[in-house]
Amino acid sequence: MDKLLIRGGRQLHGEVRISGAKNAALPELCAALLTAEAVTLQNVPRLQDVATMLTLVRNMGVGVERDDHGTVRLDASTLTSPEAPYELVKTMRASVLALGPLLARFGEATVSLPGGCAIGSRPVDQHIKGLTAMGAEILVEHGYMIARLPKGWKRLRGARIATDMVTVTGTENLLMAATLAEGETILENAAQEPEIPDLAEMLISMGAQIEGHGSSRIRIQGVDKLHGCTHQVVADRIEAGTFLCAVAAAGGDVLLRHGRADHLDAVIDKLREAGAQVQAVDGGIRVQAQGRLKAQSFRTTEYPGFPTDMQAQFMALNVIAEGTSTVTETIFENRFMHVNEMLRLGAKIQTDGKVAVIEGVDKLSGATVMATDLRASASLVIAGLVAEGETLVDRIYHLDRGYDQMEAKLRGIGAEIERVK
Ligand SMILES: CC(=O)N[C@H]1[C@@H](OP(=O)(O)OP(=O)(O)OC[C@H]2O[C@@H](n3ccc(=O)[nH]c3=O)[C@H](O)[C@@H]2O)O[C@H](CO)[C@@H](O)[C@@H]1O
Ligand SMILES: C=C(OP(=O)(O)O)C(=O)O
Repeated sequence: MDKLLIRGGRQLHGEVRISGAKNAALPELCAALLTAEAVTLQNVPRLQDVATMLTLVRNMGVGVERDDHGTVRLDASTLTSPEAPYELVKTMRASVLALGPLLARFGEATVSLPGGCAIGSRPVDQHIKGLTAMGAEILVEHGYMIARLPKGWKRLRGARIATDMVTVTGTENLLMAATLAEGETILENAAQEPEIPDLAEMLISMGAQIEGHGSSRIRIQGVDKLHGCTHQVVADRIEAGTFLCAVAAAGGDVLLRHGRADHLDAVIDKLREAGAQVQAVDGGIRVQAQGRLKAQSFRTTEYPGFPTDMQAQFMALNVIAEGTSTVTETIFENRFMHVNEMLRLGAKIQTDGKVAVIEGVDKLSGATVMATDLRASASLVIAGLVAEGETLVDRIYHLDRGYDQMEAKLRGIGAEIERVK
């Protein structure tokens, strides 16, 4: 199993190219299922999750062509089997995003329930509730959601849907399903994460009629048919945020090319308060930091609040910052698994339910640590960059799910980091 070996203590200088967003690319690959015409996605990141999604759609009979420059061409005219089996869904929860498009276009879909995962139980009841409101009959049996239209129906029917909580993939599934439904759908309490307007723009370029994306109320007029398109995946704000924290923690001066500062307001505000200089510049984000920063308290919330997907990485910064900080995780019930690993590096952290109290220490000492989920892995890499001596991060298959060549990018800006077996 691959591991990352890091020798800490090097500042970071230079330029990093931010890849396309995992959390935009995955729903957008599923959006290609909505049409029989070819869809071309550009700026698709090289990630294990993308590979899994391509395997999933290939298994359904979709034609997939991928080049080495981030372009993926999908042809779902040949789709024969609208199914997402457990073996693939269990490794990637985003497979549930196939449900809405399949049901909307074919009137049937069988998708494995994703089940719990390391960061929380993550049910999909709101996806089911929304599609049911659009007329779908969904049976949950033997671990599968078996969805179909009522007898005699040709399409889903538009509905007004208010989800019980803000859900990102729930909004995306319902948005995609609504594009081909009969009549109008209104999604209330919709998620506003930048990946949603990016998906909506793609759907609009396929002929969908959508308004209000990027706000909490999305209005969709269903159309009979969608056509092919070419769409560029938006830059990954979480990858950019991770590099911002890495530079803030290790010190240095780095340009994040293609990074979108306007998608990272909550994180950038905290970094500035901590003492880092962060500027939106032409073509990206520039971050500069020197010396020990000041710890910052924050709580995770839905966009535009502080993202849960940045909680662990910012905590790595707080661990070696000056002062005591409080981090409150409000989205997922089990997203502090990096804490025990950070303790092995010398951090001082106490957790009580959804709150972690971090007393900044002036140094960390390298150790072997184990990655437990995607962003926990990234936080351990950041901690390793500042720890004295060697840190070995085990189980980095989690990292490979969602970061495009992280170690090569870090090496490019001066980190001593290598992948070992
Ligand atoms: C592929 C993708 O885009 N993943 C992101 C997406 O995950 P994902 O879309 O799975 O996360 P949600 O926004 O749906 O989850 C928010 C909260 O709602 C709960 N919930 C959600 C749906 C549902 O039917 N029932 C329910 O109870 C979840 O358990 C969680 O507590 O948004 C999360 C929150 O920003 C991010 O951490 C993930 O990186
Ligand atoms: C939790 C995450 O992803 P996923 O929803 O794909 O598990 C993440 O990107 O941090």
